[in-house]
Parts: sequence; structure tokens; C-alpha cells
Amino acid sequence: MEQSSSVCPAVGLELPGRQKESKDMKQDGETQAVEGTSDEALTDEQVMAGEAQDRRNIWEPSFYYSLGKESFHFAGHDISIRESMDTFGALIWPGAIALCEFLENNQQQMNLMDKAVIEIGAGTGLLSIVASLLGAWVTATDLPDVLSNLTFNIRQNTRGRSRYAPQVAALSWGQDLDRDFPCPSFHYSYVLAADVVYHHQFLDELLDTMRHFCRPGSGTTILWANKIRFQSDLRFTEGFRSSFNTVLLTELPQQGVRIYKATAKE
Ligand SMILES: C[S@@+](CC[C@H](N)C(=O)[O-])C[C@H]1O[C@@H](n2cnc3c(N)ncnc32)[C@H](O)[C@@H]1O
Repeated sequence: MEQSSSVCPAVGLELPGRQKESKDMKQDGETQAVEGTSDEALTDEQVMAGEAQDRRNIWEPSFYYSLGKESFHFAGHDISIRESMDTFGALIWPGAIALCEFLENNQQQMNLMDKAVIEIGAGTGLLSIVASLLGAWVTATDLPDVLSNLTFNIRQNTRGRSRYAPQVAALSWGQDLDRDFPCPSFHYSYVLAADVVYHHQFLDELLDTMRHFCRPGSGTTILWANKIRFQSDLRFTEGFRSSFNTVLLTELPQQGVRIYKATAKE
């Protein structure tokens, strides 16, 4: 594989803005060190300095929960996630942790290496970070107002560590999908979704978004982890099961989390 290629090996298509990270990326005939080649996470100061410009005009958490950080260890790396009480998308939810554990423990069954992966409702980015550290070519998406914190967490935890630099993009469920993520140019092997089903108004749009990325003939697999809380969660699950071929991969009774795998009905 070409070190500087932006062609996703899983789909054979040029994906905008995607760059493979390499410790020895060659440019203009010379071997140049690229930013963040250390296995250490960047310090807050490094990340914040690099993003000062980006963050000048966009939302960032105003109130930090507890010490403001949660720590994890997945895929051989310490991961530090910045949280906030400002929005649902700035907290880590149990579905994300459960799916990270599942992916780490089932790498043969769900091999993400060199696969194109999109996460919808990525929130703090923990799941996208773990998918990236497991070798996937990740696009993390969410509503525009949480992208700043999502980008911060992803950069801090993947720079210099991941095979491919993850991308962050706005994606509001059901909106402008044919314009912003047209098929087949935007084809993903996996769609990841964690705790995207709870008490909100966009459950139909969420299912439409899953259908958009997981079409007959696409070979796409959805991995959806959710804590089941409300009756509406069960109604969504019924719609999900009738839209796709589904398998309940695991159920974690203590956390109340179920993890489903789904493929398109041909
Ligand atoms: C409960 S949080 C889960 C966050 C993360 N996946 C996790 O498990 O930690 C739900 C996420 O869905 C996002 N979300 C809610 N409504 C959305 C919509 N209409 N379009 C896109 N994302 C949405 C929120 O911003 C939030 O990040």
C-alpha cells in the first residue's frame, strides 16, 4: 500500500481529506517525520495550541464534568476523553464502552483493519478512537455543535498512533445524505452506532440514515450498541429488525446494553 495514498483500500475510492499516517511518510523524495510520531498522547497544551484557531468561533464545553476527563485502556493504548455536561454528545454513554470492549475482544470476527468505518452520533469520539486504533479508516460524525469536542478527543488520542488519520464530519440524521454522503462514493464496510436510541424526535431519521449506508448489495455491516431504557427504544428495535437482517451479538445484563449486528435484506 502506498504510504501517502488517500485511497481507501477497502473501497478503492478516493475519500476527500483522508491521509494515511506513517512514521516515515515520504514527501518530495525525502523522508520526513510527520507530526505526532510518538506513541504518547499529546498534552492538552499541544492540542489546544494547535486548535486555538479552529475553536475561536465554535462551540466548546463551558462546564466540565467532574475532573473533566475519563480514562480508558483499549487496543493497547491509554485513552483520555474530555467530557462536559453541556450536551448528551459530550458524555460517554454505556453503549460506546460496551462496543469498544466488544470490538477489542472480537477482532477476528470483526476485523476493522484497513476497513472504511463511519460512526453516527459519535459524541465524545471514544468508539471512533478505538476503531481507529484497531486499524480502521474512520469517519466520526455528529451534529455540528459537538464536533469541536469530538475533534479534540480524536486528535488527542489518535495522532501518531493510528494507521489512518480519522476524519470528523457533520451528519444530522436523515438530512442531505444524498448530497453529503452519496452512494456509492461514500461506501463503508461498517457503520458504528452507540446509544443513539433514546428519547428523541429523530428515530425515523436515524433508521433512514442506517438504511442509507447499509443498502442491498453494499456488503455493509451495522454494529449498534444501546442501553435499552424506554418503550420507544423497543419500538425502534422492532423497526431495525424489520429493516435489516439482524443478529443479537451480545447482551450485557448488568449494563442493560444489547449489541446488534445488521446487514441489508437483499
Ligand atoms: C446519547 S449520545 C451517545 C454518544 C456516543 N455515541 C456514546 O455512546 O457515548 C447520542 C448522540 O447522538 C447525537 N445525535 C442526537 N440527535 C442527532 C441527530 N438528529 N443527528 C445526528 N446526531 C444526533 C448526539 O449529538 C449525541 O452525540
